[in-house]
Amino acid sequence: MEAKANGPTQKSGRVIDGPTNPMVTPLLTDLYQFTMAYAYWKAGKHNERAVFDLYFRKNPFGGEFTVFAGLEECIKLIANFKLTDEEIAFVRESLPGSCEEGFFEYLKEVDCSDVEVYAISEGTVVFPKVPLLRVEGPVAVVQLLETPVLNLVNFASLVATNAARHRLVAGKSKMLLEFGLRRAQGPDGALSASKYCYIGGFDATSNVAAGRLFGIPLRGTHSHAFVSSFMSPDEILDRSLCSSDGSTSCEDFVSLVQSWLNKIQWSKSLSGIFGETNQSELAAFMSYALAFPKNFLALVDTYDVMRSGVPNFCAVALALNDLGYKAVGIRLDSGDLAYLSSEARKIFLTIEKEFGLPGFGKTSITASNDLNEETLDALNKQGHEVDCYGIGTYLVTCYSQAALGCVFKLVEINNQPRIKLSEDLTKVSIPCKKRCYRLYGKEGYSLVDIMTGENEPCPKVGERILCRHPFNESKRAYVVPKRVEELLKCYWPGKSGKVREELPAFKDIRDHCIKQLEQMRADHMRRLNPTPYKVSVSTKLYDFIHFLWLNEAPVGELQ
Ligand SMILES: Nc1ncnc2c1ncn2[C@@H]1O[C@H](COP(=O)(O)OP(=O)(O)OP(=O)(O)O)[C@@H](O)[C@H]1O
Ligand SMILES: O=P(O)(O)OC[C@H]1O[C@H](OP(=O)(O)OP(=O)(O)O)[C@H](O)[C@@H]1O
Ligand SMILES: O=C(O)c1cccnc1
Ligand SMILES: [Mg+2]
Repeated sequence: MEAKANGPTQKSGRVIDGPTNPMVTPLLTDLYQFTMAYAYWKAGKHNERAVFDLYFRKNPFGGEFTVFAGLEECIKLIANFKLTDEEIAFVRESLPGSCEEGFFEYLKEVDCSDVEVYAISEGTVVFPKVPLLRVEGPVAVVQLLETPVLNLVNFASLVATNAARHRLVAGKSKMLLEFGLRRAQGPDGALSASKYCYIGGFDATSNVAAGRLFGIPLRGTHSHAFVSSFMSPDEILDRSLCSSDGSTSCEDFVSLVQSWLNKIQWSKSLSGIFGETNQSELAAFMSYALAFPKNFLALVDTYDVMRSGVPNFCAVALALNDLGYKAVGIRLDSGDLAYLSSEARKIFLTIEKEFGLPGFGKTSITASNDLNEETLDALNKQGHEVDCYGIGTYLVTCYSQAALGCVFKLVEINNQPRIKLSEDLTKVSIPCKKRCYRLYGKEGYSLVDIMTGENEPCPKVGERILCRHPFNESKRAYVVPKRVEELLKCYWPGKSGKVREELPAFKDIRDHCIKQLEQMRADHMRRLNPTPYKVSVSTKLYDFIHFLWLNEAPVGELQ
């Protein structure tokens, strides 16, 4: 998926390429956006100035935080938003024949040069109800953007949050590899998962295309097929291996490995742990070591981890050590990963001691096989010796929650605030074009997010401000912020003349995300019964919401 290189710049800054996925075009929207655009146009309303907020109502995965991702792709869409003649012809075919030609002439002129986008920085930890994006512009154009921006933010934020949650359970010191390509929801699901899992704190991916497109570090081991494809060491014809410094050459690496296997088989401290190991597995390991002497990592669970895989790995590692190479480690892909990793570690430590190989006890252990937050948590509770996790299916498919549920709601038109009412309080929208702030306390943690009307004064450091729950009158608190951060920044200025926020480099988004997660209060982040983070509105906005609510809600009549 090559990026289309064109695109306007708006005011300052670099040219913004087209979306990463070329399927992201103005047609990647719901039909009703075009029918509404026609109806707006027919009513002469299409250029009325509308403000929409993009937000979600509930944090995913039973947690109390979300990582915001997908902004860069939204801006790439907006910066390059223009329908081609072929696309307009298709829209014409798709709408009823009664639609007037003037509308299609109008579509030719449609772009986002008069659209303003304010957004929270990508990678920021965010909370329900606070707008992640505020999109303002001609109502028909902004309406067309609703579906694609929701599409670009929903999965990106969900999977980045999932990755962040896996990182939190695994701990900072573990290596996390994303292995999901084969199980992801199609090519875009896979590439997006690789991209946003990296932002959420994974270290690397097995997805080569994602490595190329985004510069994500690539990592991988080998599969059971490689191990079981070998029948015997006799298959290995070229058995020579140069030492790591090139000073000597071992003519028969296979014999060297066999002699080490004998030694460990009969060593005092390991005697009785294993007898004959599987020779076809050994052949596979030797072949892999001959191909990659500096990066030897073996999948040890094809036949029997403790009786074959681990001893075979150790024999090859010891032979490599004779030639000055350091084996990387093993991968476990089945069985009790807590038990097997601990047993494997004991063998590595025994070998370090018995054969005087400093550092061998620290040989890396990778675990994979249907891992998820729960299994990582269970492993932690049991005690284990895993250094690195390879995680696929549960991570990239977001198995425990299918969608984030971001919505895009009209909050103002022609300077008139709008509200969407619902029996369900969580579904009542917060009207008005708003400003959003994060208020920090004296310990450096963020205390609360607060939304205010556009023209209200900004909360000030050291000045007491009343933060109110948007819908619950009795929930309110005074805050004296030690630091105030404005959350929504101008990422696409339209015709406003404002300076556009530069899109940060991919690695900077990841660093920002990791820093944000580290700065959160632990009780908001814990897995079990996390404390909800407070999202509030100013008194003025609170009063206005409730005034508008009463104004719009019809009064019932009791009979
Ligand atoms: N110590 C452990 N505690 C909790 N869960 C574990 C532990 N070790 C492994 N698991 C998980 O248990 C599940 C075991 O999977 P499964 O029942 O398919 O067996 P398996 O080990 O894959 O066997 P095989 O592939 O040989 O049939 C996996 O999801 C794995 O992540
Ligand atoms: O388990 P996941 O989290 O999805 O991680 C990726 C899995 O993909 C590979 O094998 P695959 O599942 O294709 O085959 P296997 O389960 O039979 O080893 C790998 O060995 C992992 O088990
Ligand atoms: O490199 C690996 O070990 C790998 C890659 C993808 C899926 N499973 C394992
Ligand atoms: Mg599997």
